[in-house]
Formats: sequence, structure tokens, C-alpha cells
Amino acid sequence: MPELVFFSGTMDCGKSTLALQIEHNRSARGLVGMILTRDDRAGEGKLSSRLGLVTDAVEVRDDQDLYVHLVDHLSQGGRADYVIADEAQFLAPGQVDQLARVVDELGLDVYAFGITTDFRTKLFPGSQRLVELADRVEVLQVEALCWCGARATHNARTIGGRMVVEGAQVVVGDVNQPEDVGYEVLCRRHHRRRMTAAASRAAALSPDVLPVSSG
Ligand SMILES: Nc1ncnc2c1ncn2[C@@H]1O[C@H](COP(=O)(O)OP(=O)(O)O)[C@@H](O)[C@H]1O
Ligand SMILES: Cc1cn([C@H]2C[C@H](O)[C@@H](COP(=O)(O)O)O2)c(=O)[nH]c1=O
Repeated sequence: MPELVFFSGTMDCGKSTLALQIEHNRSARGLVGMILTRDDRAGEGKLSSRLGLVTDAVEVRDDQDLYVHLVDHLSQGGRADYVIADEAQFLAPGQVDQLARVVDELGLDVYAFGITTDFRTKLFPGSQRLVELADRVEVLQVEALCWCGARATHNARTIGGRMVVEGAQVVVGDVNQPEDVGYEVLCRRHHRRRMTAAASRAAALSPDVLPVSSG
């Protein structure tokens, strides 16, 4: 049975790498994928991984009907044996419904990849709809780690190196960007305490935590 699968995790946990591996393994067996993405850091119409791999993709527009896109493609003689949708958190909920229709009515597997929650720990609308509709939600096995060594479960946004909890939901960016808008993955405990790696280092160096001299 064809499936809608949502591969989810924090930023930097290997989602795009897995998307590219699925694409590689299937195309090596002669299958043809329709690769969709939105706002990849590598630029328009790209699906890229931090391991350096990149492939061309269809850049999804705000108002694009993904079911109609697939039907048009197939009816014009194009081929699509499966669909990969990266950065799926940026899809509109209606576009996730259209992907479910691609599975049910066109009989194609759809593999969607994305982060579940934003820097405020709130669900992205597209991810919420994927959790609601997916046949399976898979959490990636290669866990990203918080600076403390615990499994990273949340995404923090930093501006000029300081963690923020207010702002626009969507700001394209990367981890390890302390000068600008950046992101850092944290465990829930340290996300709640707004304790990034830099903040923990600063706290360790603070005179407040040095031993008090008895002399
Ligand atoms: N230099 C490196 N050597 C080995 N693995 C790396 C290196 N750089 C990044 N990675 C791996 O790539 C992962 C990020 O992959 P990517 O597909 O870009 O993540 P995502 O799409 O989830 O944000 C990291 O968690 C790490 O496992
Ligand atoms: C947490 C969070 C992330 N984003 C953006 C930042 C990146 O451009 C993508 C995630 O990409 P990745 O391949 O999973 O690393 O999402 C955002 O816009 N808002 C957020 O709250």
C-alpha cells in the first residue's frame, strides 16, 4: 500500500541526507521521483544536505496545488513513481492534504521531511497536518545532541548569539551562525531555561559561580 510518511526531527539531525539517500536508492533501481522543497538554505529549487550533497527540486509556491501538479506532470507524459517533500514544515496544511490525495488517488508513496516545532516549541502548521494525516511518523535515528550531551528535542533561535523566543515563525537559517540569525538544537530542559552552549559557557565563567574566598 502506498504511504504518506513524515520523517521528523530537530534541525541538523539528517533529514535532508535521508531524503537524498531514499532518492539515490530508488533512482539506482530505475525509479523516478518528484522532488519538492521550499526555502532550502542552498537556494531556490534545491534540496541540500550538510554532508555536501545537493539535488535539483521543484520549489513549491504558496498557492501551488501539489495534487494538480502531479496530475499535470503525469498527464503530459512525465513520470513519477514516488514523491519526496523536504522542508515540509513550510508547506501549507492544504498542501499536505493534497499530498495525502496523491497517495490515495495516484497510488504514489510520499516521503515528507521536516522539523515538527519552531523556535518557540510551537507546531508548524504543515507539520501539524502531517502528524494528523501521515500513515507513519518516523523520528530519525541519528539523534542530534544538546551541548549537555542529552538528546536534542527542540530548536532554539539565536540573534547575535542570544536565544530569542519571539519573532516570525519562518526565518530561513542554519545552525552555528552566532553573528546573525542562527539556530541551535537543545534538550527541553535547556530550551526552557534558554540556556544555549554560549550561555552555559558564560555562566561557567561568571564571578557569581566562582568559589567564595574564606580569607
Ligand atoms: N563533517 C561532517 N561529518 C560527518 N557528518 C556530518 C558532517 N557535517 C554534518 N554531518 C551530519 O549531517 C547531519 C545533518 O544533515 P542534514 O541532512 O543537513 O540535516 P537536516 O536536514 O536534518 O537539517 C548532522 O547531524 C551530522 O550527522
Ligand atoms: C526552528 C526554526 C527553523 N526555521 C528554518 C531554519 C531552516 O531554514 C529550516 C530548517 O532546516 P533544516 O534542514 O531542518 O535544518 O527551518 C524557521 O524558519 N523557523 C524556526 O522556528
